[in-house]
Amino acid sequence: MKKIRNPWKEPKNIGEYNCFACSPYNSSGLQLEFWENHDELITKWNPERSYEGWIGVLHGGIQATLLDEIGGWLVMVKLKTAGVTSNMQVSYLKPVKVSKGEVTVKGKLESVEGRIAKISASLYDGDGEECAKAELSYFVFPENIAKARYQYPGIDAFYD
Ligand SMILES: CCCCCCCCCCCC(=O)SCCNC(=O)CCNC(=O)[C@H](O)C(C)(C)COP(=O)(O)OP(=O)(O)OC[C@H]1O[C@@H](n2cnc3c(N)ncnc32)[C@H](O)[C@@H]1OP(=O)(O)O
Repeated sequence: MKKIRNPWKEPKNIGEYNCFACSPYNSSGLQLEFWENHDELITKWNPERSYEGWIGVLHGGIQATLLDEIGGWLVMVKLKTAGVTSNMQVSYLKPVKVSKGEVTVKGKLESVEGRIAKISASLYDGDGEECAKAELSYFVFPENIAKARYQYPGIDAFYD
């Protein structure tokens, strides 16, 4: 697995880069990191009890955030531009027990039709059981728009 570099993780961005899911500077956020394994993008995250909905169960909104974010980074790394989520459908298959520890989320590009990228993503609990899955549509911007409006730094910035 290859680690993906976070191009916005620079001291000058403290206080500016606040993505709830991926900014290392957002103390209220998930502070996700990403890895690439062939055609998949992967993140791992250790839930704490403060992210519960029902007692002992990871809140579904947090699960959706994890599934959405893998899509955002997949667009940036695999399609080499930026996009925004235009649609997502989440299937919650089994409760994610916080006590089982680190969850793993994997995303994969399924197709690109015009400006819409279709992405599938799955969330696995600490035992490796698939507990949620999502079908995501991302509206993908041309690279020049991504750079001008979304601070997309170009693909080289994601690799050491
Ligand atoms: C920094 C840390 C990061 C850290 C990394 C962060 C990863 C983030 C992952 C999180 C993912 C999210 O939560 S994303 C947030 C949730 N999703 C959203 O907010 C999306 C909200 N929905 C929308 O904005 C809209 O519905 C869209 C864009 C999806 C579709 O709108 P639409 O009406 O069908 O599309 P349309 O107007 O044709 O195009 C939209 C805009 O793109 C432009 N556009 C389209 N094609 C082109 C083109 N070829 N060349 C130039 N421009 C174009 C249009 O001019 C327009 O600009 P203009 O007229 O607008 O100027």
